[in-house]
Amino acid sequence: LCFPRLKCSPSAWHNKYPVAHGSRQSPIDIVPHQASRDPNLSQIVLNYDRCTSINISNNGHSVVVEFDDTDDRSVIQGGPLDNPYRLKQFHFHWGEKGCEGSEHTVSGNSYASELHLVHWNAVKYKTFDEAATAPDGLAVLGIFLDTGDDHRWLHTITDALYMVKFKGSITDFKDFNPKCLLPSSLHYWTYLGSLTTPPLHESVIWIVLKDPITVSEKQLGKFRMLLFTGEEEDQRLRMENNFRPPQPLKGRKVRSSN
Ligand SMILES: NS(=O)(=O)c1ccc(O)c(NC(=O)NCCc2ccccn2)c1
Ligand SMILES: [Zn+2]
Repeated sequence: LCFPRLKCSPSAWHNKYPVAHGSRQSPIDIVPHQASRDPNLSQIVLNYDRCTSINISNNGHSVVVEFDDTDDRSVIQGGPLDNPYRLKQFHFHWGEKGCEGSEHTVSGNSYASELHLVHWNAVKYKTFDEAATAPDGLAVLGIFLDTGDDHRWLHTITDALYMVKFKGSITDFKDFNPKCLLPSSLHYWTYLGSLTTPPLHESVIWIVLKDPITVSEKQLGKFRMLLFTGEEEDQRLRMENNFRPPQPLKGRKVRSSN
């Protein structure tokens, strides 16, 4: 069970969130040659130019960069989406060593980390919270992180991490455009899924890019310096392995852009 002292592991989430055993849970293992190439799937279009990042914070589960989502300046559209979805935040999942850390896997293989850009359907719903409980409410763009050379723009994020070491810490983070975190190709897989953390709502249209971006072990190591615990707690728990393992596909189809 989940006691405040102990971290509640993914395998215990079903006690409080029975949807954990639902029919469209995320993440999943993506098997490329079992994905169906859908010619009707257009390319995805990201309009992040007039991006408005606000702050960066440690919510005790990940590090999150939040955006002003009061208008349609930063949206994702096209692909499987029927209308534009507004960028609200992005965050990361990672492991304790290089060989695991991503949430989605590809033919059983993990990446070192996974970036999630979270968008909501502001055409059909009035607030993020309302959208977060609707079957077509959210669109999350997943980007794999591989280890290798330094990522030339990630340092703007890793340089700020010392400011949000403790759970509950937050600091200004203006004028960051996540476009600099995209890989060269926007080819993707897409399927219907859920939030990968409690409350695990089955409200996400997942768009997972096929190509990873490359970051260095040194840059990734800075994420592992973050803490799950607050400044006032005596126990210091390093923030790592904040990823949920793949969940049953339960008959779902994964589609592939060309
Ligand atoms: N990981 S994900 O599916 O992209 C995603 C996107 C938007 C979200 O609000 C969430 N979940 C979320 O914010 N949950 C509340 C905070 C929390 C509670 C427990 C574990 C991790 N995070 C997950
Ligand atoms: Zn996530």
